[in-house]
Amino acid sequence: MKDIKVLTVRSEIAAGTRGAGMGIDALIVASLGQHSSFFNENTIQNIDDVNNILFKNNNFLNAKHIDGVLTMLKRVSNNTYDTLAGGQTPIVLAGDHSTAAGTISGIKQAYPNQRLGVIWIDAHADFHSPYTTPSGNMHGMPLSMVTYVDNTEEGVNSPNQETIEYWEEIKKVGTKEAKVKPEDIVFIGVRDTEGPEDVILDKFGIRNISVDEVRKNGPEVMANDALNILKECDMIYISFDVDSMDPTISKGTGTPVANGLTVEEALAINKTLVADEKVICWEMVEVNPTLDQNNIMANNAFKILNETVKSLKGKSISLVG
Ligand SMILES: NC(=[NH2+])NCCC[C@H](N)C(=O)O
Ligand SMILES: [Mn+2]
Repeated sequence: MKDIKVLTVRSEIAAGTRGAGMGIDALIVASLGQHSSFFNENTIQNIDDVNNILFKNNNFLNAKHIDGVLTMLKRVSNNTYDTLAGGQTPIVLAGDHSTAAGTISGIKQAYPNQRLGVIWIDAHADFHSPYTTPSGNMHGMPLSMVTYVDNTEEGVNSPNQETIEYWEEIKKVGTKEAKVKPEDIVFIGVRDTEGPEDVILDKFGIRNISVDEVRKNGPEVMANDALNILKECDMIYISFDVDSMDPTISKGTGTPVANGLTVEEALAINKTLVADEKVICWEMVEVNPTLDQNNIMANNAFKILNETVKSLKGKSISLVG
């Protein structure tokens, strides 16, 4: 049975829309409404944010607030490392998705010689660099940070020297090498990419399990397919961006995209994935209650969190109906 530690990261500096930092508190509110003691019975470790940087001018056009992002990545990496070194499985609840690169860095710091597979459940590929980003929002960049794929061939921006120096620092958080091979990433639900990202997906043959496939073949079958693709990996990290779900259910996320997963599909995928013993960390990101009504996103996301953690701990009961 796995022992977990919940890491809370109220950081939102890498998102283009404000409010994701409040996602964790929205989850806590949802848990109380559902009469759950999740946030009382598990160990919670909060990682301080640097959201006050948002009051200052951003000096980095192609990588907004990259100085603050570097600080956050180091903090998340160190805490992930400490959790794993202490024999616990990190459950990371974060605001914007950029800090997932810190989680991955901490995993590799703890297990530098083990091959890491990543299952990225998201509407977006988050595979931009400062050279290719259309927005400068760094929550669109975590997978480039950890794979070292800058994709300069497809570059459309000319980041300044200071940005490049910070970007190179970011890549060295946790370990001095690339943390993941692009081939060891599997996407689920990705449906909003830009041209430079499409080139990466093609070049490395990265599998993207579509929402249609999930609907047709069933979430459990597709989750097992994802695990099977990564069978050569020694350990698996799962990143669940709530914008993988359909915006007709809730608008409570910063970059919603039509034709997403249902809550039931997302729940079944996550539950099935974490039942695999190789899963050493699970993360959920991008809940934004300021864009929502009646906290619907957090209510759904908390259900997924609660059931996923039960499954991960090995105590899952199968629900009928
Ligand atoms: N984690 C996210 N919500 N990422 C959204 C990224 C959107 C877009 N590809 C960009 O780079 O701006
Ligand atoms: Mn994302």
